[in-house]
Amino acid sequence: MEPILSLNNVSKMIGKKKIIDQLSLSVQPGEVFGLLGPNGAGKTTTIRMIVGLMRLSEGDIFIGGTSIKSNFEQAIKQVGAIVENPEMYKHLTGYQNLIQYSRMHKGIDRDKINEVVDLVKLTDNIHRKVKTYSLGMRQRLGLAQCLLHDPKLLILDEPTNGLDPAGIREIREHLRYLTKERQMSVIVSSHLLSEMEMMCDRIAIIQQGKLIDIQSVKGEQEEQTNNYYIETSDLGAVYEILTKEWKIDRKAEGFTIEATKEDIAKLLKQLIEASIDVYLVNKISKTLEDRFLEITGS
Ligand SMILES: Nc1ncnc2c1ncn2[C@@H]1O[C@H](COP(=O)(O)OP(=O)(O)OP(=O)(O)O)[C@@H](O)[C@H]1O
Repeated sequence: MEPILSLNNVSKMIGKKKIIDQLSLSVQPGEVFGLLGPNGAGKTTTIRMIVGLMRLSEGDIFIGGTSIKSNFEQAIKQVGAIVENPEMYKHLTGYQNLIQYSRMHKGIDRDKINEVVDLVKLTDNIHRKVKTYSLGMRQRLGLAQCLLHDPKLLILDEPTNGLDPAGIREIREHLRYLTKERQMSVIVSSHLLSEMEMMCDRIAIIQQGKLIDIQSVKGEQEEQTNNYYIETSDLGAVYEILTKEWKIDRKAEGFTIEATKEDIAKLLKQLIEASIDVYLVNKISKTLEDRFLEITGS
Protein backbone atom coordinates (compact mmCIF):
# COMPACT_ATOMS: atom_id res chain seq x y z
CA MET A 1 0.00 0.00 0.00
CA GLU A 2 1.26 3.47 -0.81
CA PRO A 3 1.96 5.40 2.40
CA ILE A 4 -0.24 8.43 2.99
CA LEU A 5 2.79 10.29 4.35
CA SER A 6 6.51 9.88 3.77
CA LEU A 7 9.32 11.91 5.22
CA ASN A 8 12.51 11.37 3.26
CA ASN A 9 15.70 12.44 5.00
CA VAL A 10 14.13 15.59 6.36
CA SER A 11 16.40 18.01 8.21
CA LYS A 12 15.76 21.41 9.70
CA MET A 13 18.40 23.95 10.63
CA ILE A 14 17.53 26.95 12.77
CA GLY A 15 20.54 29.21 12.80
CA LYS A 16 23.45 26.83 13.15
CA LYS A 17 21.47 24.29 15.12
CA LYS A 18 20.16 21.13 13.50
CA ILE A 19 16.72 20.80 15.07
CA ILE A 20 15.69 17.84 12.90
CA ASP A 21 18.36 15.47 11.64
CA GLN A 22 17.78 13.25 8.59
CA LEU A 23 14.33 12.10 9.65
CA SER A 24 12.72 9.39 7.50
CA LEU A 25 9.45 7.64 8.23
CA SER A 26 6.19 6.71 6.57
CA VAL A 27 2.60 6.43 7.73
CA GLN A 28 0.22 3.86 6.24
CA PRO A 29 -3.47 4.37 5.44
CA GLY A 30 -5.67 3.51 8.42
CA GLU A 31 -3.04 3.75 11.13
CA VAL A 32 -2.60 5.95 14.16
CA PHE A 33 1.06 6.89 14.16
CA GLY A 34 2.68 8.48 17.21
CA LEU A 35 5.59 10.87 17.48
CA LEU A 36 6.97 10.33 20.95
CA GLY A 37 9.83 12.18 22.55
CA PRO A 38 10.76 14.39 25.48
CA ASN A 39 10.13 18.15 25.43
CA GLY A 40 12.27 19.77 22.79
CA ALA A 41 12.80 16.54 20.81
CA GLY A 42 11.44 18.10 17.64
CA LYS A 43 7.89 16.76 17.41
CA THR A 44 6.21 20.11 16.85
CA THR A 45 8.90 21.18 14.38
CA THR A 46 8.31 17.97 12.40
CA ILE A 47 4.57 18.59 12.34
CA ARG A 48 5.04 22.25 11.39
CA MET A 49 7.11 21.15 8.40
CA ILE A 50 4.52 18.59 7.31
CA VAL A 51 1.74 21.17 7.31
CA GLY A 52 3.83 23.86 5.66
CA LEU A 53 4.19 26.20 8.64
CA MET A 54 7.95 25.80 8.42
CA ARG A 55 10.28 25.17 5.49
CA LEU A 56 12.46 22.09 5.23
CA SER A 57 16.20 22.65 5.13
CA GLU A 58 16.85 19.27 3.48
CA GLY A 59 14.87 16.28 2.20
CA ASP A 60 11.26 16.13 1.08
CA ILE A 61 7.82 15.22 2.40
CA PHE A 62 5.19 13.38 0.33
CA ILE A 63 1.51 13.43 1.20
CA GLY A 64 -0.50 10.86 -0.75
CA GLY A 65 2.47 10.65 -3.12
CA THR A 66 2.61 14.42 -3.77
CA SER A 67 5.72 16.36 -2.77
CA ILE A 68 5.01 19.37 -0.59
CA LYS A 69 7.95 21.05 -2.28
CA SER A 70 6.68 20.70 -5.83
CA ASN A 71 2.90 20.88 -5.30
CA PHE A 72 2.07 22.11 -1.83
CA GLU A 73 -1.58 22.90 -2.57
CA GLN A 74 -2.38 19.42 -3.83
CA ALA A 75 -0.47 17.83 -0.95
CA ILE A 76 -2.03 19.89 1.85
CA LYS A 77 -5.60 19.37 0.58
CA GLN A 78 -5.39 15.88 2.01
CA VAL A 79 -4.48 17.06 5.50
CA GLY A 80 -6.51 18.23 8.49
CA ALA A 81 -4.36 19.50 11.34
CA ILE A 82 -4.53 20.93 14.81
CA VAL A 83 -1.19 22.51 15.60
CA GLU A 84 -1.06 24.60 18.76
CA ASN A 85 -4.53 25.78 19.79
CA PRO A 86 -7.10 25.76 17.03
CA GLU A 87 -8.40 29.23 16.19
CA MET A 88 -11.93 29.67 17.43
CA TYR A 89 -14.32 32.52 18.04
CA LYS A 90 -15.21 32.06 21.67
CA HIS A 91 -18.19 34.44 21.63
CA LEU A 92 -19.81 32.40 18.82
CA THR A 93 -21.45 29.00 19.15
CA GLY A 94 -19.69 25.84 18.04
CA TYR A 95 -21.98 25.66 15.06
CA GLN A 96 -21.31 29.27 14.04
CA ASN A 97 -17.60 28.54 14.22
CA LEU A 98 -17.99 25.64 11.81
CA ILE A 99 -20.06 27.84 9.46
CA GLN A 100 -17.32 30.47 9.54
CA TYR A 101 -14.74 27.86 8.72
CA SER A 102 -16.83 26.37 5.91
CA ARG A 103 -17.06 29.79 4.26
CA MET A 104 -13.29 29.74 3.84
CA HIS A 105 -13.29 26.34 2.17
CA LYS A 106 -15.10 25.25 -0.95
CA GLY A 107 -17.66 22.45 -1.02
CA ILE A 108 -18.68 22.20 2.65
CA ASP A 109 -22.47 22.18 3.06
CA ARG A 110 -24.74 22.02 6.11
CA ASP A 111 -25.10 18.25 5.80
CA LYS A 112 -21.36 17.89 6.08
CA ILE A 113 -21.29 20.15 9.13
CA ASN A 114 -24.03 18.12 10.81
CA GLU A 115 -22.22 14.91 9.97
CA VAL A 116 -18.97 15.96 11.64
CA VAL A 117 -20.81 17.41 14.64
CA ASP A 118 -22.45 14.02 15.10
CA LEU A 119 -19.18 12.26 14.59
CA VAL A 120 -17.42 14.13 17.40
CA LYS A 121 -20.53 13.83 19.58
CA LEU A 122 -21.13 17.56 19.97
CA THR A 123 -24.75 17.51 18.77
CA ASP A 124 -26.22 18.44 22.16
CA ASN A 125 -23.85 21.32 22.73
CA ILE A 126 -23.16 22.67 19.27
CA HIS A 127 -25.46 25.70 19.73
CA ARG A 128 -23.75 26.81 22.94
CA LYS A 129 -21.09 29.51 22.91
CA VAL A 130 -17.56 28.16 22.72
CA LYS A 131 -16.52 30.17 25.79
CA THR A 132 -18.75 27.84 27.86
CA TYR A 133 -17.07 24.70 26.47
CA SER A 134 -14.77 22.47 28.47
CA LEU A 135 -11.29 21.86 27.09
CA GLY A 136 -12.38 18.45 25.86
CA MET A 137 -15.31 19.97 23.98
CA ARG A 138 -13.04 22.56 22.40
CA GLN A 139 -10.74 19.78 21.29
CA ARG A 140 -13.66 17.99 19.72
CA LEU A 141 -14.80 21.16 17.98
CA GLY A 142 -11.25 21.54 16.64
CA LEU A 143 -11.42 17.97 15.44
CA ALA A 144 -14.78 18.63 13.76
CA GLN A 145 -13.27 21.64 11.99
CA CYS A 146 -10.39 19.52 10.71
CA LEU A 147 -12.75 16.88 9.40
CA LEU A 148 -14.97 19.20 7.35
CA HIS A 149 -12.96 18.85 4.16
CA ASP A 150 -12.62 15.05 4.42
CA PRO A 151 -8.87 14.83 4.93
CA LYS A 152 -7.07 11.53 4.43
CA LEU A 153 -4.48 12.43 7.03
CA LEU A 154 -5.22 14.01 10.37
CA ILE A 155 -2.39 15.60 12.34
CA LEU A 156 -2.86 16.39 16.00
CA ASP A 157 -0.08 17.99 18.03
CA GLU A 158 -0.36 16.91 21.67
CA PRO A 159 -4.12 16.21 21.43
CA THR A 160 -4.40 14.98 24.99
CA ASN A 161 -2.64 17.94 26.58
CA GLY A 162 -4.64 19.14 29.57
CA LEU A 163 -7.42 16.58 29.14
CA ASP A 164 -8.67 14.42 31.99
CA PRO A 165 -8.76 10.62 31.59
CA ALA A 166 -12.34 10.72 30.25
CA GLY A 167 -11.35 13.33 27.65
CA ILE A 168 -8.33 11.26 26.67
CA ARG A 169 -10.50 8.21 26.24
CA GLU A 170 -12.90 10.17 24.03
CA ILE A 171 -10.09 11.33 21.75
CA ARG A 172 -8.79 7.79 21.59
CA GLU A 173 -12.17 6.43 20.59
CA HIS A 174 -12.62 9.09 17.91
CA LEU A 175 -9.24 8.28 16.44
CA ARG A 176 -9.98 4.58 16.46
CA TYR A 177 -13.26 5.18 14.63
CA LEU A 178 -11.70 7.50 12.05
CA THR A 179 -8.88 5.13 11.25
CA LYS A 180 -10.62 1.78 11.49
CA GLU A 181 -14.03 2.70 10.07
CA ARG A 182 -13.09 5.50 7.71
CA GLN A 183 -9.57 4.48 6.72
CA MET A 184 -8.17 7.85 7.68
CA SER A 185 -4.58 8.04 8.95
CA VAL A 186 -3.67 9.99 12.04
CA ILE A 187 -0.43 11.39 13.41
CA VAL A 188 -0.37 12.36 17.06
CA SER A 189 2.47 13.69 19.15
CA SER A 190 3.03 13.40 22.86
CA HIS A 191 5.77 13.09 25.43
CA LEU A 192 3.76 10.52 27.39
CA LEU A 193 4.37 6.89 26.50
CA SER A 194 1.35 5.64 28.45
CA GLU A 195 -1.05 7.72 26.35
CA MET A 196 0.63 6.91 23.08
CA GLU A 197 0.56 3.22 23.87
CA MET A 198 -3.22 3.36 24.23
CA MET A 199 -3.79 5.42 21.09
CA CYS A 200 -1.28 4.38 18.48
CA ASP A 201 -0.62 1.45 16.19
CA ARG A 202 3.04 2.45 15.80
CA ILE A 203 5.21 4.89 17.64
CA ALA A 204 8.31 6.71 16.40
CA ILE A 205 10.66 7.61 19.21
CA ILE A 206 12.39 10.92 18.56
CA GLN A 207 15.23 12.38 20.55
CA GLN A 208 17.21 15.52 19.76
CA GLY A 209 15.72 15.66 16.29
CA LYS A 210 16.71 12.12 15.39
CA LEU A 211 14.56 9.05 14.84
CA ILE A 212 15.72 6.55 17.46
CA ASP A 213 13.31 3.72 16.77
CA ILE A 214 9.86 2.76 15.51
CA GLN A 215 7.85 0.37 17.66
CA SER A 216 4.62 -1.44 16.86
CA VAL A 217 2.16 -1.32 19.69
CA LYS A 218 -0.60 -3.72 18.76
CA GLY A 219 -0.18 -7.47 18.86
CA GLU A 220 3.44 -7.53 19.82
CA GLN A 221 3.07 -5.20 22.75
CA GLU A 222 4.88 -7.68 24.93
CA GLU A 223 8.16 -9.19 23.95
CA GLN A 224 9.02 -12.53 25.52
CA THR A 225 12.18 -12.84 27.60
CA ASN A 226 13.93 -15.81 29.17
CA ASN A 227 13.15 -14.57 32.63
CA TYR A 228 10.72 -16.33 34.94
CA TYR A 229 9.09 -15.25 38.15
CA ILE A 230 8.43 -18.04 40.65
CA GLU A 231 6.53 -18.03 43.93
CA THR A 232 6.92 -20.85 46.44
CA SER A 233 6.03 -21.77 50.00
CA ASP A 234 9.44 -21.50 51.62
CA LEU A 235 11.67 -18.89 50.09
CA GLY A 236 14.47 -19.49 52.60
CA ALA A 237 14.69 -23.17 51.67
CA VAL A 238 14.56 -22.32 47.99
CA TYR A 239 17.50 -20.08 48.47
CA GLU A 240 19.52 -22.82 50.13
CA ILE A 241 18.77 -25.35 47.44
CA LEU A 242 18.99 -23.21 44.38
CA THR A 243 21.69 -20.61 44.78
CA LYS A 244 24.43 -23.21 44.41
CA GLU A 245 23.37 -24.07 40.90
CA TRP A 246 21.22 -21.14 39.70
CA LYS A 247 21.57 -17.43 39.75
CA ILE A 248 18.35 -16.19 41.29
CA ASP A 249 17.14 -12.77 42.19
CA ARG A 250 15.07 -12.58 45.34
CA LYS A 251 11.89 -10.49 45.35
CA ALA A 252 9.40 -9.79 48.16
CA GLU A 253 7.13 -12.77 47.49
CA GLY A 254 9.22 -14.94 45.20
CA PHE A 255 12.26 -14.83 42.96
CA THR A 256 13.21 -14.33 39.35
CA ILE A 257 15.56 -16.42 37.32
CA GLU A 258 16.91 -16.42 33.78
CA ALA A 259 16.43 -19.91 32.39
CA THR A 260 15.43 -22.06 29.44
CA LYS A 261 12.23 -24.10 29.43
CA GLU A 262 14.26 -27.22 30.17
CA ASP A 263 16.00 -25.50 33.08
CA ILE A 264 12.64 -24.57 34.55
CA ALA A 265 11.41 -28.17 34.37
CA LYS A 266 14.58 -29.36 36.14
CA LEU A 267 14.32 -26.65 38.75
CA LEU A 268 10.69 -27.41 39.53
CA LYS A 269 11.59 -31.08 40.07
CA GLN A 270 14.25 -30.05 42.57
CA LEU A 271 11.77 -27.89 44.46
CA ILE A 272 9.13 -30.61 44.58
CA GLU A 273 11.66 -33.19 45.75
CA ALA A 274 12.54 -30.81 48.58
CA SER A 275 8.81 -30.60 49.49
CA ILE A 276 8.55 -26.95 48.57
CA ASP A 277 5.14 -25.94 47.18
CA VAL A 278 5.22 -23.96 43.94
CA TYR A 279 2.38 -21.47 43.68
CA LEU A 280 3.26 -19.62 40.50
CA VAL A 281 5.63 -19.80 37.53
CA ASN A 282 5.31 -16.81 35.24
CA LYS A 283 7.30 -15.96 32.16
CA ILE A 284 8.19 -12.29 32.29
CA SER A 285 7.57 -10.26 29.16
CA LYS A 286 9.03 -6.90 28.29
CA THR A 287 6.51 -4.13 27.91
CA LEU A 288 6.82 -1.29 25.46
CA GLU A 289 7.81 0.84 28.43
CA ASP A 290 10.77 -1.43 29.23
CA ARG A 291 11.86 -1.23 25.60
CA PHE A 292 11.34 2.55 25.52
CA LEU A 293 13.51 2.96 28.60
CA GLU A 294 16.18 0.69 27.12
CA ILE A 295 16.19 2.64 23.85
CA THR A 296 16.22 6.12 25.34
CA GLY A 297 18.37 5.16 28.31
CA SER A 298 16.26 7.35 30.57
N1 LIG B 1 11.87 29.06 16.00
C1 LIG B 1 12.82 28.46 16.70
N2 LIG B 1 14.01 29.05 16.93
C2 LIG B 1 14.98 28.41 17.63
N3 LIG B 1 14.85 27.17 18.15
C3 LIG B 1 13.70 26.54 17.95
C4 LIG B 1 12.62 27.14 17.23
N4 LIG B 1 11.60 26.25 17.20
C5 LIG B 1 12.03 25.16 17.88
N5 LIG B 1 13.28 25.33 18.33
C6 LIG B 1 14.07 24.35 19.09
O1 LIG B 1 13.95 23.12 18.42
C7 LIG B 1 13.90 22.05 19.33
C8 LIG B 1 12.69 21.21 19.05
O2 LIG B 1 11.53 21.92 19.40
P1 LIG B 1 10.06 21.34 19.23
O3 LIG B 1 9.10 22.37 19.72
O4 LIG B 1 9.90 20.82 17.87
O5 LIG B 1 10.09 20.12 20.25
P2 LIG B 1 8.91 19.22 20.76
O6 LIG B 1 9.40 17.84 20.67
O7 LIG B 1 7.67 19.55 20.05
O8 LIG B 1 8.82 19.63 22.25
P3 LIG B 1 7.54 20.06 23.14
O9 LIG B 1 6.94 18.78 23.61
O10 LIG B 1 8.18 20.82 24.24
O11 LIG B 1 6.65 20.88 22.28
C9 LIG B 1 13.94 22.66 20.71
O12 LIG B 1 15.25 22.57 21.19
C10 LIG B 1 13.52 24.08 20.48
O13 LIG B 1 14.11 24.93 21.43
